Amino acid sequence: MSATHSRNPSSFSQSHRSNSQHSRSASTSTTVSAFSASVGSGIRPPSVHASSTLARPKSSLAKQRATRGADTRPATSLGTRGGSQDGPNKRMVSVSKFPLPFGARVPVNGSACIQKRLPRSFSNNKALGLPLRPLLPRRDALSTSTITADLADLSLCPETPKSTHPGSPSRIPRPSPRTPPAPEKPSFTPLPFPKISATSPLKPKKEVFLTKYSDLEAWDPEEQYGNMERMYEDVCRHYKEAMEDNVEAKEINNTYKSTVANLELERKELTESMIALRCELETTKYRLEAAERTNHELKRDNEEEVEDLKREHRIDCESIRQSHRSDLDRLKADHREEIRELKRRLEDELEGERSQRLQALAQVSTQGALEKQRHEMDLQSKDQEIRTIGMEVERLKADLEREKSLNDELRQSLASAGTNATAMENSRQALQAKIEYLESDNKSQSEAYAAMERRMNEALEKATECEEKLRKEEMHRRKLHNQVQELKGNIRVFCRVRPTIDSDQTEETAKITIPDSEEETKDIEVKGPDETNSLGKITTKTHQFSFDRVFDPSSDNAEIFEEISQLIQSALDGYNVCIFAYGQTGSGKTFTMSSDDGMIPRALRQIYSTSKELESRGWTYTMEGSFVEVYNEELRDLLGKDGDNCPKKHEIRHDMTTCETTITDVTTLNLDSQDQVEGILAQAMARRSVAATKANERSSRSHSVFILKLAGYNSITGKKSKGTLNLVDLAGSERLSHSKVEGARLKETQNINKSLSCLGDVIGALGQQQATGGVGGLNPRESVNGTNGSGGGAGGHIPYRNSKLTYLLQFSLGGNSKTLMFVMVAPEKKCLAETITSLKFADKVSRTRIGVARKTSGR
Ligand SMILES: Nc1ncnc2c1ncn2[C@@H]1O[C@H](COP(=O)(O)OP(=O)(O)OP(=O)(O)O)[C@@H](O)[C@H]1O
Repeated sequence: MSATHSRNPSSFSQSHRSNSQHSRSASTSTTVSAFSASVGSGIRPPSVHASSTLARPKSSLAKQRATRGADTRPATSLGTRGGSQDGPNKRMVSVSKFPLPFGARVPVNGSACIQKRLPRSFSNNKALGLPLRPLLPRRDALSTSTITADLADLSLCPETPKSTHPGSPSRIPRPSPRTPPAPEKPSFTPLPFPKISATSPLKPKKEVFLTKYSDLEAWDPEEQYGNMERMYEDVCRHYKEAMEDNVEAKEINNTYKSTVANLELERKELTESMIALRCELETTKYRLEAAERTNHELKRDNEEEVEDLKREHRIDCESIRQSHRSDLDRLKADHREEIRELKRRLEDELEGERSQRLQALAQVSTQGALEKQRHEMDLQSKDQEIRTIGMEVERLKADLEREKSLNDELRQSLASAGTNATAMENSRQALQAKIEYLESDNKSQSEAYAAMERRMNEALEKATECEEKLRKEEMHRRKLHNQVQELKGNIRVFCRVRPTIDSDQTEETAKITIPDSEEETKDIEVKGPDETNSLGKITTKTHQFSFDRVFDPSSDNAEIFEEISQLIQSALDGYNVCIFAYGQTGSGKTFTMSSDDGMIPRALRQIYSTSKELESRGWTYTMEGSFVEVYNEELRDLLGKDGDNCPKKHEIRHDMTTCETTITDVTTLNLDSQDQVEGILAQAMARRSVAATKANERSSRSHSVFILKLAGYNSITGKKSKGTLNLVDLAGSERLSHSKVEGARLKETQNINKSLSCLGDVIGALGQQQATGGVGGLNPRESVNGTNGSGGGAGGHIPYRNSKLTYLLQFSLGGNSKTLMFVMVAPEKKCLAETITSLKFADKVSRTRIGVARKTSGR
């Protein structure tokens, strides 16, 4: 067992566990005691399998035992019950009481059981490892069944007690150690059954009844006897066989005994080993409990540790999650910021790229237009040349005619000259005679020479006097010119109505009337849009305006320039002159100011020619030109180098002493040749910020200012002059509701409108100053002093600083300068509202009187 235990600990522990669950000790003792009870103490209990095989058979006999109770149990191997009065001996007695000749404990109707038990004993032997041998042949079983059937038919002893014979034929009584040896095999010889004489004839069977009146048949004694005889024979045969069985059973019994002795020894060993195992079991249980306790403690410790670790892990997780979340948020914010930055940068780049492209496009188209215009002009000049040549030819023809007549006259003169020559010869001869006479009189000759010299000096003095007089006349002319300009007003307003440019003539035009006049036209009448009054009547308001000059659509730039050429002269004379074109977008400002035959090139040409003329009077001029634009309240250099990727920041600086304005880092060109003009204009136009708006395909989105500084020096008189000519092409004024622009265009439009409104404010403030008798006339230097150039001071506040444009033109607007404003009018009906607004603005300017212009310092 111990070996088994050590070999198979798992089975042991399993058995141990199962035992512990089901009161192991009780079960074990039950098994052992049951076994002891059945086979006797000291016998090794069979294995599980064997015990199942040896389990109490559920035979009929077992059933009988069960019904009879414990007192009917047969004697055990230990013979504890062997001596009972109910033991097998008693049952033998009971059997022996049977009238049959054998004394076996075979019940009458249990013979079949006897026979059936034997194979079961045989099976038991097999289970116990005993030699197997069939105890009964097959035929015995057949005969037994016959006997049983026969016995069942016995009616002699129908009341034979079946249950009073408890002994099992198969249950061979086990001899107790103290039991005396079995008696010798009894010898049995059955007595012959008394036979009825064979000679007695069998009477024919007659029906005999018990009584005379009974229906019951009476027994036939002969038949009964025959039956008894057969039965007797059978019993004898069976007895013999039983005796043989008995001998065999004894042998088996002996074998059992030795087996039982062995089993007893084994049981003892097992008991000892069981005790040892119990001890071991107890120790193991104790250890197991200790181990369980330790395990429990360890488990608790582990659980606590796990809890701690979990808590720490949770905290760690939470902190990591927190940090990750904050990292994520930060990264998201960074990412968003980067995206915003990238977006902004891309938009800037896009905007820059677009403006560059637009500029390039504008440049190309401008160059194309310029080329075209140049060619047209060339063509015109060629035509002009042809015309001139024709005229020249005509003139030459006339000259020829004249020369011919002159020739005739000369011939006649020659004839007369011949006559004269003769006369002259005569007179020469006379003079010769006179010389001879004079030579004779030297003194009188010297006197004649001195008289001649005197006359010559007198003539030279007279010539100097005349030059001086002429210079005085020039000065006087300038003064008179200036006076004329002053009389015309220091702010003058010209109105120009452009022709309709709609080639299809489908565009409806507004009702603009310019009265025909022999004199210069000064009035304009505009019919406003139809208005419905409160009574539902449609009325049309007529707006009348008067300006210094109104040019109808047929007027060309040359005609207009004639009017302003005197102002250009004023710039040469040392005045600050500002000419600007105002009007809604598409009304013709650029056409008037900056086109090839516009005011700027014409002004430059005039300045060149006049300066040339003045050279003879001792004047030399230096001309410096710069071209800037004010775009979105920032200055841009239009003559800067094309490669400037990063446009420079330009600042406006005013010299309050000399009333000079300079722009930092701006390109200034020395204009010493008339040929430069076109190039300068083309470059400026190409760089100018333009865009297509609803009102104009190439709308100027900035104010362009051409600044020409003229410095003159008279080498004869030593006089100096410094004048500035500002030619301003303002960006188009437009209402946001009309232009329908958005984004960058919207910002441009807002800035344009703001700066135009500032210009109006400055002019208004200058007029106000004059009207209130302020410092009128007024040098902006005076009006800005004391307020750090922000306007105001003693002369009142002039808001020059409110926009870059007015700040730039500070010394060219106001009393110290001569200002001319062109108000441009588009004739289309759709522009009517804006036209009226522009005209009202111009009217306001026109009514403004701004003192007397003064030359800038340096003259
Ligand atoms: N007197 C004119 N005769 C013929 N065409 C003209 C005249 N005035 C303007 N135009 C034409 O009208 C169009 C718009 O003129 P322009 O560009 O000069 O307008 P603008 O007032 O400068 O516009 P913006 O303020 O938008 O720049 C041009 O095609 C120009 O050639």
